[in-house]
Amino acid sequence: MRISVIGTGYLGATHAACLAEMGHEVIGLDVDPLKIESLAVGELPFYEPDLEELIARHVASGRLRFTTSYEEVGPWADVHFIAVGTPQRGGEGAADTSFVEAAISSLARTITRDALIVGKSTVPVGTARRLQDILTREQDPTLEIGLAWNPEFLREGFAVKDTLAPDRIVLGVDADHHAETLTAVYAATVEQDVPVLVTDFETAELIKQAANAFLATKVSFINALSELTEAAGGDIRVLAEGLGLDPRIGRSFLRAGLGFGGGCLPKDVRALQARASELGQERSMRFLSDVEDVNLRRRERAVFLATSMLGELRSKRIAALGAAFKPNSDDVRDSPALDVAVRLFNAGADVAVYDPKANDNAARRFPRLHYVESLDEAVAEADLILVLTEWEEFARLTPRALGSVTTARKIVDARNVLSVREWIAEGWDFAALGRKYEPAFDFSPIGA
Ligand SMILES: NC(=O)C1=CN([C@@H]2O[C@H](COP(=O)(O)OP(=O)(O)OC[C@H]3O[C@@H](n4cnc5c(N)ncnc54)[C@H](O)[C@@H]3O)[C@@H](O)[C@H]2O)C=CC1
Ligand SMILES: O=C(O)[C@H]1O[C@H](OP(=O)(O)OP(=O)(O)OC[C@H]2O[C@@H](n3ccc(=O)[nH]c3=O)[C@H](O)[C@@H]2O)[C@H](O)[C@@H](O)[C@@H]1O
Repeated sequence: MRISVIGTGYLGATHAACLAEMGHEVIGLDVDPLKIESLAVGELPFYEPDLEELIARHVASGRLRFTTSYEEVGPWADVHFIAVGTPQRGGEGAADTSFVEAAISSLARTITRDALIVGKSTVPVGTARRLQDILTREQDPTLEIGLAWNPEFLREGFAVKDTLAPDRIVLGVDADHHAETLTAVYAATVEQDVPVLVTDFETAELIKQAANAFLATKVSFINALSELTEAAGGDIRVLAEGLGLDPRIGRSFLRAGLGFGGGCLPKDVRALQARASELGQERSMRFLSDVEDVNLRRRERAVFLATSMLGELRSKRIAALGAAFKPNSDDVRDSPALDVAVRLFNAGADVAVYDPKANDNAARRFPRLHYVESLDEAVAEADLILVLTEWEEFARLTPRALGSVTTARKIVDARNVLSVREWIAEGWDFAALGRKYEPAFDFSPIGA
């Protein structure tokens, strides 16, 4: 099939490359000419494991192309996927769907043959039906242009794997033949016995936002318990294991630490609350505001521990290990790690940030922090080390190895990847989120 993918960011670039891998002819379209320029020569403008190779391979084979021209894809494709952004609208929690609306209008203007438009972006419930009205108003009335909603559940860091072997495929449709077209698009995956759920627009839209809200709730649940283990003693990691071994609860998404961030969970949790209010159901999603509060308190706790350990932040050097919102990604959107680094900087500390992949993105967002090219450089002059993103490189740190490159003997493990016992045995002042802090030295806590 001939397929266009509108929007070639984290989601769209992955989707376009994976559709080519599934055997389709694909054109990726974006309004950002720089992004298209680099994708067109097989280069990925961001970091995602395995994706650059896949794009380069299919660009070379001619099965995958990139353009900025709707006039090129409108008359060409049988199916058009929409993967543009739906960020938070200003200071409100609601989602900004204007990019999706613009994409629909551009397609309506340029499609010259019967086709199916498929939304993949995450949108508030009710959006697809509204877009259908726009489409009907703006398209050539002699054509049959259908709309379907097919939300995406991939995780950054595993985007290619998740797209080629998803847990499930959700198809929100208003006509059976649109589900059949999409089943044909995904034939290569469907053959692997992936469950396919065919439903209406509203259910499809809600499944996506509910999934992200549930995942965020799971993270905040374990992080709320962290506050108890910090006060009473106990090890949050073992507690999570004890909970997760119950198959009704499950072990995944119970890693306590600095909380959730990224381009999706935080904005989707807010957008779901905003949409519930618009529907007159504000109370139904009210608990999500506690989920957000717990999440932000983890960052405050990390700053509190750093302050407690150093006594005074001014003129102290802090090594911030990690800037990405999670490992194996260069994404710093709503990153808890970067937020903690900025808070410490604003409180007067000299912060040296090192992230294996996200330094450039972080520097574009917060140019005033000091970015360094290696772990050794970050820790060399440090008074305190903070593990803020659980990259493998940081999870493998040992007090002996680190002790040979720094004189610092204070460390905060904000992601619960290091062994307390090992560090304390080597004489380090060690604190972790979710475990009671027993200071090695006298200190006067500052703040809450
Ligand atoms: N990043 C992820 O892992 C996932 C994202 N999603 C959802 O997918 C959507 C996109 O997210 P990301 O890829 O992360 O965003 P992104 O910001 O990386 O990419 C969005 C792209 O859309 C382009 N764009 C904006 N308006 C356009 C238009 N009118 N025509 C063509 N291109 C246009 C932008 O230039 C940008 O390159 C969001 O709704 C997000 O919630 C869903 C699942 C996973
Ligand atoms: O809608 C989206 O964009 C995507 O959002 C998340 O994927 P992603 O944001 O890539 O990353 P996750 O692995 O879900 O992690 C989200 C955040 O939660 C944090 N987290 C995750 C798991 C955990 O146990 N503890 C924890 O703090 C991570 O550090 C990260 O900051 C969902 O997992 C995807 O299914 C969804 O498609």
